[in-house]
Amino acid sequence: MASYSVCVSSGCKSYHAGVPILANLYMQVETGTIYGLLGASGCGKTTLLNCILGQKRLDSGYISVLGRDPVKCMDDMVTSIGHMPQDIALYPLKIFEIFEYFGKLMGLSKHEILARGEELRNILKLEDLHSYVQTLSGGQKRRVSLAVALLHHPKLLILDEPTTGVDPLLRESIWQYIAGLVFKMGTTVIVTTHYTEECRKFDKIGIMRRGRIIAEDNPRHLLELGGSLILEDALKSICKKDEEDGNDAYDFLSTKTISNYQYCEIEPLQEDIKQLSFRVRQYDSYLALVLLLPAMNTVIVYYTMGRVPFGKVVSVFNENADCFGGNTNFPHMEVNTSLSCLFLKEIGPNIILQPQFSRNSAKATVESGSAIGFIHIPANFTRHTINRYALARFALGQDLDQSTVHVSLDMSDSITISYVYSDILKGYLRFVENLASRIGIDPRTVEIPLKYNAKLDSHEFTSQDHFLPSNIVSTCFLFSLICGLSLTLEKEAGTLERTLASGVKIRHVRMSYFISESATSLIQIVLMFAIRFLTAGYNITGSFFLCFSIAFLTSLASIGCGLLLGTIFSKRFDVTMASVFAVLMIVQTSGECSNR
Ligand SMILES: Nc1ncnc2c1ncn2[C@@H]1O[C@H](COP(=O)(O)OP(=O)(O)OP(=O)(O)O)[C@@H](O)[C@H]1O
Repeated sequence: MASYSVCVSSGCKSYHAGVPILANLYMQVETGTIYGLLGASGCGKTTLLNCILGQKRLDSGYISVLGRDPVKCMDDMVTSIGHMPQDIALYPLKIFEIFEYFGKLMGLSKHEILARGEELRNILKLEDLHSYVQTLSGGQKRRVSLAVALLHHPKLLILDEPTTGVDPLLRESIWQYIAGLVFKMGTTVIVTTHYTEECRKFDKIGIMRRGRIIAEDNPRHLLELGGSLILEDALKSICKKDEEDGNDAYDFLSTKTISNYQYCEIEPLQEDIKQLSFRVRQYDSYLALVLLLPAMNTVIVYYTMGRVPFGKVVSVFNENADCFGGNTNFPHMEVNTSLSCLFLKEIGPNIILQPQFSRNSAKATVESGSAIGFIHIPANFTRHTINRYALARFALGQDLDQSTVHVSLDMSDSITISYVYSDILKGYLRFVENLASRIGIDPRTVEIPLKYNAKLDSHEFTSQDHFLPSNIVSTCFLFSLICGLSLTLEKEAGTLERTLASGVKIRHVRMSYFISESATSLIQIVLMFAIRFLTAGYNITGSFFLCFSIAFLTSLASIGCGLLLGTIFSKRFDVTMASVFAVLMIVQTSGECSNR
C-alpha cells in the first residue's frame, strides 16, 4: 500500500472573507515521487505550499505532512523538509556564509556544510562560494536558493518554481539530479512550475484551478484524458472541460481518508541564537561606517550648531567721533579718547565693527545681509554721557537722549542675535564701569543690581550646553530605530519567512536583532562619547556614568520601538513613515529644538 508524504483533505483558505483561495482542496503526494503542481498564475499554488509548510493555516480541512500536523509539529520536521520559496529570499552575504547559516540551523556540522556546499556548487554550476549573493544574476541566485533547500538531504523537498530563469541545459541537469535523489534516497518532491513540458517526467501532476485540484494523475493518463500528445494542450482541454462542467472537479483520488495522520506535542527546537548573530555582519563592508556615523554626526553638530558666533559684522554709524581712522574696509580701532570709541573698544572680539558714514548706509548693510545689525551713536555722546552719570538725578532730558546708543538688530536669526545682543550689552556695562571710576563715582552705582549665581555650574552657558545633551539622546534614538526597517526588509525579501521555515522562532529573530543592535549601539555610543568629549574637548560636569547610561538606555528603548514597528508593519514605506514620526517626536520633545 502506498504511503503518502503529504495529504490535504477538504482544504479551505481565504485571505479576505468571501474570496476563497483554496476551496475544498484534496491532494495526495506519494512518498518517493515527484509531484508537479500546475495551474494559472494566482490560482493558489504558493498558498497551498505555505499551508503544507505550516507557515499559513487552513481555515478548515486537514493537512498531514510526513504524518504530522505541519502547524503544530513543524519544529520537529524542519530538518526533514527543504523549501525553495518563489522569491529569492537570501541574505546579502557570501554564498558559503548562507550555506553555513542555513546548514547550521539544519543541524549540519561545519565539515558537512563545506563538503555539501562544494558538491552542490558542481551540480548546480554555482559561482565561486566566496561571491556575494547580491552580485549574482537572477538565475544564479535562484540556483543558490535551490542549493539551500537541498543542503541537508531533506526527505520532503518543496520547490516553488525552481527553474525559472535557468537555461534549458542546466534545467535538464537539475531535474536529472532531483530524479536521482528520488530514486536513490526516496525523497518526495513537490514542484510548482510554469514550464509545463518539464512535468512529463514527473510521477504525478496535480492541475489546480480556482482553489481546487481538478485533476491529479500521471502525465500519460492526463495526456489521454486531454486527448493530446502535447501536455500543455491536454491540460488546457482538461481546464476547459472543468469550466464547461460548471467547476465540478475530476476526482482521481481513490480515498480521501488520511490513514497515518497523527498529532504531536510541540517541542521547542533548541535553536542557537548565535546562529542569528550574523545580522551585524550584514553590514560587513560598511560596518566601520555604520559604527562611526553617530560620531561623525556629533562632530558635524559640534562644529555647526549653537556655537558662539564668530566674525559677525555690525555696522557703526558714529556721529560722535571717527574711531576707525577713516578706514572703512579694514576697521581697525584707532586710539581715541572720545567715549564712543572707548565704548566700541569694549564690544567683544567676536563682533567685527564696520564703520558707515550715514544712518541709511548702515541700515542698508543690514537689509542686504552683509551686517547682522547696526549701532548709531549720537553726535555729542561724550559730553552727554558724562553729564548723565556725573550729574545723575540733575541730568537734563537732552543728556539722557543724546547719551543713548541706538542698536538695531536683524532678529530673524534669534540664536546668533542673542550672542550679539549680549556682547554689546556687556561691552556697554564694562565701558560705563570704567567711566564711573574715571569720573570718581563708585562703579557699583552704574552696575545693574542683579547678580546671577549659577546654581549648577559656574561656567557660562552657551546654547550648545543647552541642546547637546538632547542631541545625544535623539542621535541614539535615531540610529537604533533603524533595526525596525531591517526587520521589514527581511520580511519583504522573504528571508524572514525562510528563516522561520528553518525552525527559528520569531522571538529568537527579535532577540538576535536586539542583541546585535545593542552591541552595535554600545560601540556607536562609545565612539560618539570619545569623539565628543575627548576630541571636541567637551566636558561632562555631572556623572559620566549617568550620562552614558541614559544614552545607552535610549538606544535600547529605540531598538524595542524599532522591532515593534518592524513587527506591526510589513512594508518599508509604512515603517519608514512611522520611524520618521517617532524621531520627530523625540527631537521635538527632547528639548533639542525647544525649551525643556
Ligand atoms: N498574504 C496575502 N494576502 C492577501 N492575498 C494574498 C496573499 N498571498 C496571496 N494572495 C492572493 O491569493 C491568490 C493566490 O496567490 P498565490 O501566490 O497562492 O498564487 P500562485 O498560484 O502561487 O501564483 P503564481 O503562479 O503567480 O506564483 C492571489 O490572488 C494573491 O493575490
